[in-house]
Amino acid sequence: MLYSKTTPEDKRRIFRDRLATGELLQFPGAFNPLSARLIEQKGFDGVYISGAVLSADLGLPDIGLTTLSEVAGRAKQIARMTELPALVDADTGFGEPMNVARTIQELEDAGLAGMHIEDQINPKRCGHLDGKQVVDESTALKRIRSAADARRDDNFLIMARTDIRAVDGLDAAIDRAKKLVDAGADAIFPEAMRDLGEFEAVRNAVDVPILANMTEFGKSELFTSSQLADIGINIVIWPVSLLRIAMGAAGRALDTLTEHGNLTSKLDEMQHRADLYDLVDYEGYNHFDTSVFNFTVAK
Ligand SMILES: C[C@](O)(C(=O)O)[C@H](CC(=O)O)C(=O)O
Ligand SMILES: [Mg+2]
Repeated sequence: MLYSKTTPEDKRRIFRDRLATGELLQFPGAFNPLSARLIEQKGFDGVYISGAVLSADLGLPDIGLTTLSEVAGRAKQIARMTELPALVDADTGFGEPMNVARTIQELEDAGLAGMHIEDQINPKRCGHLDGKQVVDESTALKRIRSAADARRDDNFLIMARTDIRAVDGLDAAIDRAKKLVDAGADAIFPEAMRDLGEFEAVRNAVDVPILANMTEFGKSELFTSSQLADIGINIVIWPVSLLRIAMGAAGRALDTLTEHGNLTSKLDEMQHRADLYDLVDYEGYNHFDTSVFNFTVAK
């Protein structure tokens, strides 16, 4: 009912404990608060909150136009809908290292279990596009040091994402990953790895959890969870997939509506009213007032 019963502190502790097992944790991207609950209901380990989705949702390209307040606000709405830990994309940290410090505290206050900050310049772009540029080493490390210094809960996960692979190659990515860990990163997100061997090389170079980004239509092949688990990856995200699927289905439904004048042929593809009510725990609200849920919904 209402929101999550697990406190942010507990979510972070549980997330850390699960990461310590070394198993692969699966974090699909929630495109809104309701979908976070669906991810939980389907038995996943956590919820990813994507910057690409957040900006697309506002009708903006993913080039660093969203503000800290927008991201923290939406991430809070999503994180509080689930008992699962939520990991948010903090882009380049929303400014200078001092701003990064504030970003961390805002995201802690918003109930997130962790976040990642990348080493791209601003304006940034999707990590799977050509023409990226990264900041110099000193700036990249300062972002992470500020993040680690600013947190008040040691279990809040500071993940460093490096986009340098596409600019300077795999060796540079490994070198930067090691330095980011020395600067205080609890986990590494090596962006736009070409193949499993590259993920494995980063995995073997550092002693912290590694995230693999299985975004579609990008530079990485779409490996299965078991392939990623086999090489010791600890978190896998499908950041934009549910939004792509929902928008694809919505587009096709609008075509059907234009063609047939109704959506009867689409009923099987829709989330049923009963399943929606189940997901929002409509019946549970009888706890406050027994007349809230005193009807039945035909299945
Ligand atoms: C992971 C990512 O940062 C995101 O915002 O979800 C994006 C995903 C995408 O654009 O496909 C990324 O830069 O990889
Ligand atoms: Mg992003």
